[in-house]
Amino acid sequence: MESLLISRSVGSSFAAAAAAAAAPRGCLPRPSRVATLTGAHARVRPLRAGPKDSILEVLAQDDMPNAAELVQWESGKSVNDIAASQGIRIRRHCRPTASLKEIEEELGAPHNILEKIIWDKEIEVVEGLAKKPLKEVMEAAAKAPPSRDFYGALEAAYKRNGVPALIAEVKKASPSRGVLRENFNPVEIAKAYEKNGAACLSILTDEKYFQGSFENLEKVRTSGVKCPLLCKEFVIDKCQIYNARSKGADAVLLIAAVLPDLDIKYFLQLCKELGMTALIEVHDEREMERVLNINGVKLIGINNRSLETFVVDTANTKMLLEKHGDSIREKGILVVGESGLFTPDDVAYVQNAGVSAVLVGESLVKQEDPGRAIAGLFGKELVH
Ligand SMILES: O=P(O)(O)OC[C@@H](O)[C@@H](O)c1c[nH]c2ccccc12
Repeated sequence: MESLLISRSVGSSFAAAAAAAAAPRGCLPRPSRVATLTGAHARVRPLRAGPKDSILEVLAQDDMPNAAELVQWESGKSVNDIAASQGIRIRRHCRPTASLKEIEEELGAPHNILEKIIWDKEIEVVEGLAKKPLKEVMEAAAKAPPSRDFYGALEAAYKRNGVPALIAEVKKASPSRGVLRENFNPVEIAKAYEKNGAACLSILTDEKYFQGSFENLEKVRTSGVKCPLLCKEFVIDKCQIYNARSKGADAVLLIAAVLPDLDIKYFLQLCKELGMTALIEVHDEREMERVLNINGVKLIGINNRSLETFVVDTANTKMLLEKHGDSIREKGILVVGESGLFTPDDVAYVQNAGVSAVLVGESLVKQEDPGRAIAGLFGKELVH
């Protein structure tokens, strides 16, 4: 088993899925086991799936992955082959200790900004684990105060206000728009959002591209703000979810353009164990179809912005909901309209398309008073 786990790639959580499945149901992966995995991740450069030994046995104890997926993972295909077969265009380099030059010699330059972000994230995750081993991160997560109900807060706010519940984003900068706010005080902004009726807050934690931080997340959580918090991160590894929980996050973002189905399933399971909500982000039809085929999904975000090209088009939400609205309603999934919302008309447009919540950053954070900007965005005051 150990050798199989060692052969798994950095960034994929599959090895951890095996560890989770090996643990009794309803438990977290055993820390000792996961710590071993982490060590293995840091040392080995694995590109291929492992031998066909006990993995089927181990995963058979859990009902997460389906048989077809297991066969795929057992086939010896690379992580990138598996991802590509699901329509995922973002590749992993799986070489967290290699230089960018070496990586580019093998894979060429990143195809787009999202791929670049993920390549950096692979390195960042492993460097982070070298500083703070997973066992410690898990222990910190276990000690965090209980999580708040992110999903429930959205549902209640939608019912109360009759307009989509607001997830207001604490966002200093982005690769597409540059610095949005020079004098950036995350706690002040968070408090202003809460005071003006935001149901939940989203805190960017990526440092390199969004000038966010886990410190910001922690600061907001300990500032007295009561809204549930989304950790807005490029999650590729379980340790980021534990870390988010340890800093007080109540929800995490999972990006379907980046994560193969099995990772989404495993991370969803982990969120459940930690009492967190997973917001699963899709941008196109293929991603929506994949996500709708995953059991246990409660919250889907439709990003109007392509993270590959930066093109923003709110008609994307409408198009995807026209095609998939029936099955979304049948499954009782709540949909969040994300990005590029500036006016009451924009909000009404995505509401008519079928969203019950919106995720808004730029149009609020750019204004002098981000709290008061909320009434401007909705055309009315929101109440708590
Ligand atoms: O600032 P905007 O256009 O209102 O967008 C907010 C939010 O949707 C955006 O920040 C976002 C959506 N999905 C993401 C994934 C990663 C980073 C950022 C995002």
